[in-house]
Amino acid sequence: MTLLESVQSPADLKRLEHGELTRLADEIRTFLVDKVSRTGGHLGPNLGVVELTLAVHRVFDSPRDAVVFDTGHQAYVHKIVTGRRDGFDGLRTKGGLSGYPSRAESEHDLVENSHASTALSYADGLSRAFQLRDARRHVVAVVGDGALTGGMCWEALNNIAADQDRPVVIVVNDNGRSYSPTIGGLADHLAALRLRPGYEKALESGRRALQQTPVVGKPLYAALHAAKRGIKDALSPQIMFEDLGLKYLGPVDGHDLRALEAALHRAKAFGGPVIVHAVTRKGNGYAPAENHEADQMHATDAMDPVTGEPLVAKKTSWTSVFSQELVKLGAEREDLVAITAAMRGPTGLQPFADAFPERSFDVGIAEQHALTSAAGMAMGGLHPVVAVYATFLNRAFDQLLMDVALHRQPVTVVLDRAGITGSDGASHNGMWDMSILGVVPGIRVAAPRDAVTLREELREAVAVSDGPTVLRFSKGGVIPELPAVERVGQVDVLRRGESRDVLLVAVGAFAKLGVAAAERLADQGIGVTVVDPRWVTPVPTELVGMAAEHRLVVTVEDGGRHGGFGWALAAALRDADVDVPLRDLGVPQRFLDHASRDEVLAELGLTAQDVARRVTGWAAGLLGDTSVDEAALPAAEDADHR
Ligand SMILES: Cc1ncc(C[n+]2csc(CCOP(=O)(O)OP(=O)(O)O)c2C)c(N)n1
Ligand SMILES: CC(=O)[C@@H](O)[C@H](O)COP(=O)(O)O
Ligand SMILES: [Mg+2]
Repeated sequence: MTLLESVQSPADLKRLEHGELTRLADEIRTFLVDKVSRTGGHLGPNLGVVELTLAVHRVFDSPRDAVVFDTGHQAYVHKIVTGRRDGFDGLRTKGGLSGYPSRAESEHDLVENSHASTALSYADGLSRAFQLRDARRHVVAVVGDGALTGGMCWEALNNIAADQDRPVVIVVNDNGRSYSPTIGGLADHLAALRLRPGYEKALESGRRALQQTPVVGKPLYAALHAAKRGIKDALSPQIMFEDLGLKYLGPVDGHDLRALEAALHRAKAFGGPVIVHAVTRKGNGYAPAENHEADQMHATDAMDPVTGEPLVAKKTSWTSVFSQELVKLGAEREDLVAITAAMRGPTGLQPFADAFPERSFDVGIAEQHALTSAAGMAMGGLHPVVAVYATFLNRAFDQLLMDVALHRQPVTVVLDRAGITGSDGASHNGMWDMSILGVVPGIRVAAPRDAVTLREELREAVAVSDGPTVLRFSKGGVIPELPAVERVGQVDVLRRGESRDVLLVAVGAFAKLGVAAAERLADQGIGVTVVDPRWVTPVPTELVGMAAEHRLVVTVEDGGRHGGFGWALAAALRDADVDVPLRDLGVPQRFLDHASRDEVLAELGLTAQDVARRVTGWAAGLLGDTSVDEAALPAAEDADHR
């Protein structure tokens, strides 16, 4: 039996000697590369926290002590040592292990939300609860240097530091990177600390030497200890944390188990808020990750475990089309600037940064700041393009509403990963953006259906000078072109119905799905006109006229039904007294378990076949004159919704 097979719980870890722990760490790294190279996942971050996670679980007593991981993408080792090693063949797959902590999987897991910079707020809350309910329980929050650039962390630190009696241990996992090197003053501060390795060791050995010196030793130590503050001022800049009221321990080598355990034992014994600054390396122990320039394999697809090369060539993505067009626009418009929240690579802004470095800004994992800073840039005469994943816009809603829209500032927000993303689980699906954007006065939201309309609508968006514009598109391979047969006003007609039974309004990438469903329905004698609104907010007025010419309106969107496009169109029809039945298809108001995008869409009935079935049923019921044998509908197609 390997050591890895012998560890089913943290208790098993505590029985191991240090030599065994070093072997176990090696076995875990081999295991991670073997498994994640098959399934894909966050290989780099997890290779970087092997020793750190082992040390936390040896010093503290999860689940009695609460262990919280910020963002949660670095919790694979935590899962391995809490009895879930056997689940890694199904990592991030339907019914398999989640790629993030999961309360349903284990009592050791607390936070499932993969949005960064929340761990310290949970730690504040948990420690307040323990203070009232069971003061012997500790809270340990593992937070990355990237996550620390998020504002919530500082709101939490302000609260944690206010109470010196709450035993909150904050383990800063400092690998110097989010995807790319972490930016900002804090990052520089941490880097400065990293550059003073062994600060604690120096103090420790000095203390020991003085205390063993007869007669003068102890008083001299006492004097020096009192002067330590001055020494710290002079010798190391962690005074920032201590000025905040947080004891600081570190920097500690985050791959040295003994050093980590010693620091964590000191932190545990301290009994108040304390930072343990662990210096780690993303991808540690696996050369293809350590040497992966862009992001040290932050998030990888299935790959060759030896070379680290992807096994499947990437299709042309929505992101790459956006990226290329933005560079062209940047050459045409000197007022155009690009803002990322620590995701320059994944959101396609790197080429723009390469071409126009002085017009490219990385604000850290700080979407709220990104939006309001963009409002400031716009007030200063620029046209910012802020690129974020759709789900992360949730965090910056108030800034978009009250800092950008209220002041009618020309900011373009580009939402990548809009719609169902799937394998990253519930908090990553871009399913809320159209619902929340629908309430923003003066905003304009576009949902391109293919590469051609993405380029077109991006240009239309940055041409708007009197308010915010938004573009939203899916994860993955882009539809090269889905041509329109006609453009009515700003609405593209993709297919004219043989009769005017149904107007099918398909939003964004679902245009292809809409056309496929219409073809199926035509075979059943149901005439379906398919249109792409292009700009979904405000609802195009042309749609009201088109609806009035049909007997049934159906909308389909890769976004939440509640407050989504379908609901907005229904309201527009009501306001115009157009009394045509409307049925809306979209993502239900549920947190969706992880699975592939196609599996989730199939589960939700958002496939061409399912849409055709639903419309058939409605047509039969509402239109009365179409008796269709649903069983006669052709078999399910390959689930290609892109
Ligand atoms: C609010 C939010 N914005 C962006 C992301 C995307 N994201 C996931 S992990 C990550 C980098 C995290 O860096 P760090 O906290 O240093 O952890 P590391 O991966 O380096 O261990 C980012 C930007 C996110 N999860 N949440
Ligand atoms: C943890 C996190 O938020 C990101 O790493 C995310 O998992 C990346 O998603 P994509 O793989 O879609 O870029
Ligand atoms: Mg980091």
